[in-house]
Amino acid sequence: MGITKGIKQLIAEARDRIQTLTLDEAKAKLNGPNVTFIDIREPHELEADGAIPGAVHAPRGMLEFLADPASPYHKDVFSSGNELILYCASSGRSSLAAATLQDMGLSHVAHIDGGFKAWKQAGLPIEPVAKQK
Ligand SMILES: O=S(=O)([O-])[S-]
Repeated sequence: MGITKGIKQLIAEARDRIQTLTLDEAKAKLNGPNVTFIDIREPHELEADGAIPGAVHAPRGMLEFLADPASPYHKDVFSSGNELILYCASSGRSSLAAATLQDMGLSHVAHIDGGFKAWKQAGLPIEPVAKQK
């Protein structure tokens, strides 16, 4: 049996029910009160390209475990009540991740259209990320 629903459809369905911020909208929220940017990329992507300043790293593979307060991996930011602005490289994974967090009950979640690549291309602030040991 082959795949009956591909990533294109999964992402389109997610985007129908999540909040997508333009670069300008996201930029306006950077350093804002009660807002946290969440970088869901893999560690090697952050190390290679840097990250949005102040972003919390929460790799998508661990997302549900980091978000759930009942999990030993829980990160406080997910229960802080802050608006959470997710991003990945090109906004595919962040669409799916925002929909998942919404399914888990977090309503104050959005993601950045075009992701980190668009952010970087627009010359918006980036900080280097040290290699993890
Ligand atoms: O998931 S992705 O848009 O970063 S390739």
